[in-house]
Amino acid sequence: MEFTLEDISDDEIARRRDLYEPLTDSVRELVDAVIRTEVDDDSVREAHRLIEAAVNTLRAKQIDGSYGVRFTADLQGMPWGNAVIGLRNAIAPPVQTVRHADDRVTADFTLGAAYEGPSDCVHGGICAMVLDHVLGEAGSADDVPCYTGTISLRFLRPTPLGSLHAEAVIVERDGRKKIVHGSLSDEKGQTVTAEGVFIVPKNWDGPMPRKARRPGDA
Ligand SMILES: CC(C)(COP(=O)(O)OP(=O)(O)OC[C@H]1O[C@@H](n2cnc3c(N)ncnc32)[C@H](O)[C@@H]1OP(=O)(O)O)[C@@H](O)C(=O)NCCC(=O)NCCSC(=O)Cc1ccccc1
Repeated sequence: MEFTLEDISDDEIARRRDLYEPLTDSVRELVDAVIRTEVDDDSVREAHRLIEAAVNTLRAKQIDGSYGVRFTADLQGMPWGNAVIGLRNAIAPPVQTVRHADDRVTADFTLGAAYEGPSDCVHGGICAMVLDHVLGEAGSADDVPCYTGTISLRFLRPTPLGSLHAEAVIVERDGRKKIVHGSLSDEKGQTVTAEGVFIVPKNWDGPMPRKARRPGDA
């Protein structure tokens, strides 16, 4: 499990969060707008020109490869490129997980037009992606990291686009294996249930990064 040390202060994390979070939110808006726009052809071409200019501005200086899983010297994690929770990843819905005192992990989030599979419903692969992440965080809630080994999903009924809730908890431990159960729900109840086998890396022998604090966090 690879982590990258980036030794920066809480103030610098907050500065970067304030800079990048609104940018990423605007790109999410852009993705939604591209799907749903009905403006005339010239307006589409003008928007395309502006977007290409923005891409060129950002590409003037960039890292090689992906963002990586970065953490500070006091083990605050900054997985900002992550596909599900990444603060700098517009593909991420984003899902913000909450870890409870009983080690249950929950998340309330919204999936819009960009996540559609069947008409007005969430793509099954997106349900799987979100559940894999929420189960993975629940599997790691005992501060011992783990990878997904196997995850099984039961799609009970279509998941409508809109406000959703996910939750998961470890139900059993067996050596390096943790069995984690979870579900995805809309306002009427569960739409997908999940069961996963999460495996602690065999070479793991120390602490793992935790989430970077947000203003207002306890
Ligand atoms: C590490 C491991 C999963 C297992 O390798 P090793 O350590 O060499 O395993 P070893 O052979 O030593 O067996 C030990 C025990 O485990 C059992 N067992 C083994 N395999 C499986 C299995 N597949 N499924 C079920 N069980 C399996 C095996 O029978 C044995 O049991 P036993 O003791 O006899 O009763 C490796 O295959 C791998 O890296 N896979 C890719 C993982 C990956 O990329 N995942 C996606 C990224 S993570 C993510 O996205 C989610 C996330 C989000 C947030 C936070 C956290 C997570």
